[in-house]
Amino acid sequence: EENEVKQALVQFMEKLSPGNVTRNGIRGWNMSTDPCIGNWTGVVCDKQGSVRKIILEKANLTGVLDAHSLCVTKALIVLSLKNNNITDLLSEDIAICKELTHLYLSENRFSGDLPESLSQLSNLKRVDISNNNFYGELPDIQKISGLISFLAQNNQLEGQIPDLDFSNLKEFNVSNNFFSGPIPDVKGHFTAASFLGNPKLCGIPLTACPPIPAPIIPTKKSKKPSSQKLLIFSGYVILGLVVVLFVVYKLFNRNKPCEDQKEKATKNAVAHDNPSTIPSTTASSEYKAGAGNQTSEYSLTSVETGMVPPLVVLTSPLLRGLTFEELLRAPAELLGRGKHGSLYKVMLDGGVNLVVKRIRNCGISSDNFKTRMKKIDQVKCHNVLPAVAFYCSRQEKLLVYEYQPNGNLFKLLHGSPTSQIFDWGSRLNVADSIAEALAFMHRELHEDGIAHGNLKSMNILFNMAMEPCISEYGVMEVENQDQSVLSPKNEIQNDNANKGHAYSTFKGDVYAFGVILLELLTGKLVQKNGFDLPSWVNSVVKEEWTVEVFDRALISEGASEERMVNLLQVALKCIDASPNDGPTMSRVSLMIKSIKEEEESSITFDP
Ligand SMILES: Nc1ncnc2c1ncn2[C@@H]1O[C@H](COP(=O)(O)OP(=O)(O)OP(=O)(O)O)[C@@H](O)[C@H]1O
Repeated sequence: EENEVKQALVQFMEKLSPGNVTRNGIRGWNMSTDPCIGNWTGVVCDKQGSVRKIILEKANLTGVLDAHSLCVTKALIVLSLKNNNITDLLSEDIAICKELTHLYLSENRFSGDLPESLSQLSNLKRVDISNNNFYGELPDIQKISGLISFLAQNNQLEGQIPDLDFSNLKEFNVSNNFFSGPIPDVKGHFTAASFLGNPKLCGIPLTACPPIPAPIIPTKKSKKPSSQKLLIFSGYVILGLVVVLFVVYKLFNRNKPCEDQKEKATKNAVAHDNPSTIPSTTASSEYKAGAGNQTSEYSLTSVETGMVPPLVVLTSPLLRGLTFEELLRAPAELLGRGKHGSLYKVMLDGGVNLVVKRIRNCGISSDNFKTRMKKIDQVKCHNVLPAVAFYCSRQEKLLVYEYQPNGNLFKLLHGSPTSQIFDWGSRLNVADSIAEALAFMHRELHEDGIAHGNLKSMNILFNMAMEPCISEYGVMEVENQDQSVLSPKNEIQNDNANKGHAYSTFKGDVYAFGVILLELLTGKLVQKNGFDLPSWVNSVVKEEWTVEVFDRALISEGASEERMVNLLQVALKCIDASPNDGPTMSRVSLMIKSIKEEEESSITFDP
């Protein structure tokens, strides 16, 4: 290969595996050997000595994909970087790799929008971007006529599914994303499995779409508008236009600092704002070159985020000096993908384990998020897990917690039958600690209107000492919480209730706590195959078969029926359908304390 290609490839690898090339067992990839003669790991050349394939799967690559350098190899047809830890956006430069037929990027940590330029790769046959964090809408992939496989499951993509030539496609999967609207005609080639896990998607092979409301047709009676009415109407239109122009003018002026950037600046500012681009990636160096000024990355971030450093480290001394770059480059493992984003376990050097919650909700303003996180941080409570750091930009919000090794309440209750015994005394202690902590947080954050917003047994974690801790306090439903502060009558739908009931933010937490009490008492799942725990408990109690609701393990342990019934009464008050009459968390906490006291004195006095 030519020297220019060799140099570009060496640079590509340096970005992909910064400082780690040899440690990853990758041979070659240096200027002293040729990619096609020197046996570079993962490089396949043709007889003419041009690089045709680069296959670096499971190679522990943690850097970024420098498409600009990669695509200097004009003849590249296959790029496979499956199963690594590559972060960052996929740059528009990927379109320079014109010959590319196979693009495999699955099982990495790519994020951000897919580049629009992907649709210019007209030779593409197979694309696999599954199991990443790509979001935004798909580019115009219907332009790629020879596409036979498109796999994008387990991302956070949205918008409508493009009308591809499904009869040509051999593989297609977009499950577990946020796509919406009707599915185009797949001509019977694909089953529901290709589309599941997109709550707003409808049509064959999923369930039918709701009927489109009929257009409102004016009745025959309607008369022609009089010229007077027309005059009034046009007056309103002109007034409306003036208001719109004024608002646009104001917005334009307010955004002026961003407008100063040239050409791709807006686009790159977004890229910069994204955490994965804060290290010196192609995008950032390009930006500097393109802008033709001396703006440092830090100052650009400051423009974007209002003088707040990229990673705001809040509490833990373990994290002193941790940079955003280190956090992104550390090896990570996906722990879960919830409704609100993905959660990763990140292993830092020195054995510190963190979890990073990548929240997918661009609707929350950055300022609001920052203020909220700082306010929550000021309230210290032993049984509430504090965030140790956060990152916040227009595009992305990350929250960092210390990793808790002892699982969560959900697992303890519903894990395998052989899992630890969870006796009545321990359940009562968990109920007491959580109620007390929640009551405290509600009191402290009442004026700010910050409730938990997403309380569930999976968010009750056990720390090293097996004490229960509430995780993710105040992170979710932020917009709704704010609305409820502005208008106390505004009620939100509680995540746990999932029944169309509306609850104010704090009442929502009380309800959710009631459901946790029911889980502790019954050992049953909140919802499974149409089973709804609160309704079931209510109906059994109404029939006066109360004892039937309790977990068999508690009955056979000989737990006091009287105190279980008392705790059940508390739970029923919490899940009462009339939210205005429901108790506050402080009241709930007091009730549980008195049950606990009775329990303790019975242990002391019972023979
Ligand atoms: N700090 C932590 N340490 C260890 N495990 C954690 C920590 N935080 C969360 N987990 C666990 O990771 C898993 C995934 O958590 P995550 O919050 O993404 O799920 P979720 O609550 O269902 O998501 P969502 O709230 O977005 O619907 C859960 O089992 C949770 O208990």
